[in-house]
Amino acid sequence: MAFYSRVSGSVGVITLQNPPVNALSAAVRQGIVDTMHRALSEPEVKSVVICGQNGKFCGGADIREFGANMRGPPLVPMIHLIEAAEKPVVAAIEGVALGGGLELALGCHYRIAHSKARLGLPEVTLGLLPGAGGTQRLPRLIGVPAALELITTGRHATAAEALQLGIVDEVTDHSAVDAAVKFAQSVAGKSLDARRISTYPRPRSPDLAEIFEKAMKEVRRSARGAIAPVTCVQAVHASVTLPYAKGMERERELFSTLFTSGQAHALQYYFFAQRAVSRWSTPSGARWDTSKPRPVHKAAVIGLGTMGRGISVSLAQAGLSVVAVETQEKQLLEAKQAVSGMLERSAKRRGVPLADDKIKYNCSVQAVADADLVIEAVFEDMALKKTIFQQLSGICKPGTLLCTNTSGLDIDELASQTQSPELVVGMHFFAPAHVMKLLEVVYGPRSSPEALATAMEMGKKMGKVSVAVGNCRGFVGNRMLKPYLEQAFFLLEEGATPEQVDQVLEEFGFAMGVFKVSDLSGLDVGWKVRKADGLVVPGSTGKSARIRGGSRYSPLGDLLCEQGRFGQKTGRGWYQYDKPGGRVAKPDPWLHGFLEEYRARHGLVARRIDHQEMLERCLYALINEGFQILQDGIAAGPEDIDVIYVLGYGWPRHRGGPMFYAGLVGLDKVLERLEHYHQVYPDVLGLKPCSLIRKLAASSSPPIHRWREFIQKPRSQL
Ligand SMILES: CC(C)(COP(=O)(O)OP(=O)(O)OC[C@H]1O[C@@H](n2cnc3c(N)ncnc32)[C@H](O)[C@@H]1OP(=O)(O)O)[C@@H](O)C(=O)NCCC(=O)NCCSC(=O)CC(=O)CCCCCCCCCCCCC(=O)O
Ligand SMILES: NC(=O)C1=CN([C@@H]2O[C@H](COP(=O)(O)OP(=O)(O)OC[C@H]3O[C@@H](n4cnc5c(N)ncnc54)[C@H](O)[C@@H]3O)[C@@H](O)[C@H]2O)C=CC1
Repeated sequence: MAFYSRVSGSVGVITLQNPPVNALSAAVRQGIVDTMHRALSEPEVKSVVICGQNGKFCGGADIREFGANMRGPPLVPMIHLIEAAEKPVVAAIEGVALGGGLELALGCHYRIAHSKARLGLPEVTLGLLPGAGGTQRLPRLIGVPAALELITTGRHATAAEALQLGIVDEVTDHSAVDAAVKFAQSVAGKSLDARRISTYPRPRSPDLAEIFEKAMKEVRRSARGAIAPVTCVQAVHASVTLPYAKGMERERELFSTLFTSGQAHALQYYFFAQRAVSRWSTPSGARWDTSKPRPVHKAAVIGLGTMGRGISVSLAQAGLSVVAVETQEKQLLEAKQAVSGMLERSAKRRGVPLADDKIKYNCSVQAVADADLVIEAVFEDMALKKTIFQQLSGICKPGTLLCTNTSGLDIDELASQTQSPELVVGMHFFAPAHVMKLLEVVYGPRSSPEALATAMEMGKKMGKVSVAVGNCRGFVGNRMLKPYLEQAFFLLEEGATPEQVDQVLEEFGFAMGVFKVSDLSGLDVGWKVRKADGLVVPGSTGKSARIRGGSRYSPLGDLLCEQGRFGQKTGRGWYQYDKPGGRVAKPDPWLHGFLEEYRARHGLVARRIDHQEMLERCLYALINEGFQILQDGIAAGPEDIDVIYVLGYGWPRHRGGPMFYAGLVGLDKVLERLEHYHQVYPDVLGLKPCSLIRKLAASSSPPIHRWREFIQKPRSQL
């Protein structure tokens, strides 16, 4: 709703009230219309201020209403009512003015912002465009290039930037509402002719055609198949080619196509999913709202390689004192230099103070004795990690949380090396750890709810999206990767090339295909794991070379590693690079010849595999594992899996995540294709449909928010 009051006798103040972000629900829109009419009809009122309750102007349209029947007064006429008013209307922007919130402010005649406010049109991130005049008013106000940039990226501008761009008229360090009231009094009775943005002339400039061409090229390159950014450019284009009223019609038309699109549904689902994962729960009933995190002031990191360095940076930037440990002097010095550089670059980029003095480096593990939380990030070697956990258990003060950054080893086995297994959890960061937003927080069967809550809270402090997951080989993300990668290898055996498989996945929207990613992270990483698992049998021939434990196995990755082809780091992998460490993947004729020779050796006849089969086999094997993970209680819900895949594995956000995508395709269709492929490849376990997808499909494929009802709760000791 909206609350009306009168200040200083002559200023009508309209306060939006819809916690937590004063989104423009039907009730709020109705409230604004009613109170505007009241302010306009009261003769004592000479000017009007619009503000939001609790220091937040407005977070935009109420996204939760999008799925339902839209009731209440529409946004566009409501904003026109404000703009057409004969009394000056001033927006007092505190907190946020986003989406429809900024469009509402653009309908006002003046805008005053608090210095900490953020303004933007983030609709594109929800698969939409600013459909309440934003695409027509903003370019008229600040010009086409700046408007295009804000609208197609959806980024939030600071108040200072908004002032510089001309979006706001004044910025204050004090109460924006008080400043707006004062301002409203000062402009009462003045002409508003020059203040109605819709009446401004169409933006003109000799290089507009070039600007639009460049913008379109850029969004097509970076959008990876997302339609909203392209449509945003088209809508802004209308602001320069059409008069305002016609431009609004075009905006409406383009908005309608986006509004009902699968991509908009996917992005809006993802918006709520990313927020829902913080409300974690475990199969045994531990929950976010009943588990209290421990205070953490001092943290320690053991092992300062690729991951340990990034983790140290994240902890220091979160304001913690950090002890960083490498046992060899030389490695310690190298790491120190690298971390200092990372901190410096990051401080510059983010405009925050340098956190270099937060980190103390040490060659002795004894230095972690008084840390509240320790994160181990040494090599992925169970024996080494076990020794370190035994040491830590003896060294650390009672109550210290012991965490591991393992990519998939058994948390419980590590916990069993300590005197307090309840204080052991996994904190699985993603590379580069100071940049990537995802953190998988892994609870073992003995981890305490308090330990889990502490790790989740630490993730939040570091600006990560933390997802709580159960303990199993590879946890959620890497476990699902296995059948996906396996299918990609099998496709090569059957006749595809890495370029073909990658192209299909990149057209789907992944930033990089599976083989390019494998070259980037290093083929040796998986090789080491497979060796430790006894899967690598050098020199094996005949049928046994491609079977392990009765299931189909592809030794292709092992064979490449035997040739020293570890990917980018060695300049050769699934692709070739101009030098070791090179970044640009080029098709490698050697690899093609190697594949032909491999197929001939194993009696495999190459066939032409179509786009659909490549995509379905890779994605559906991954999705099938996701259902198994849900069924096993490793992830609490499909949202957790989807957030992990979008933030950690480059799954295109506009496709919602693998589980959402399965629902969009249709669970019966996914099941039917899995059954088909499993019939063709009965020796591939990953293609055998999991019983949960069968159960859901048999229950008329309920919507994703109801899937949890179909999962039997496994017992856990947590
Ligand atoms: C605002 C934030 C920056 C705050 O961040 P933070 O403090 O970190 O809190 P959060 O945890 O993010 O959020 C707290 C809580 O609030 C919920 N929430 C946030 N924003 C919204 C919102 N806008 N609506 C609903 N709920 C919201 C959030 O989910 C949290 O709750 P929880 O999930 O329970 O934990 C941050 O929240 C943020 O960035 N918010 C989103 C801002 C945004 O994207 N705004 C744009 C919204 S879209 C918009 O404004 C659309 C338009 O401009 C178009 C308007 C035109 C409308 C016309 C519709 C007509 C329909 C035509 C049909 C056509 C079809 C046909 O023709 O056939
Ligand atoms: N590299 C990646 O992309 C990811 C790795 N991980 C996991 O993180 C862990 C570390 O991986 P990376 O950083 O890639 O390895 P890395 O090889 O880059 O670094 C490991 C570091 O540990 C140090 N080290 C070894 N023994 C030590 C000891 N006893 N005390 C102190 N330091 C010791 C080494 O000198 C080395 O600097 C592994 O468990 C890995 O599985 C997790 C996510 C992603």
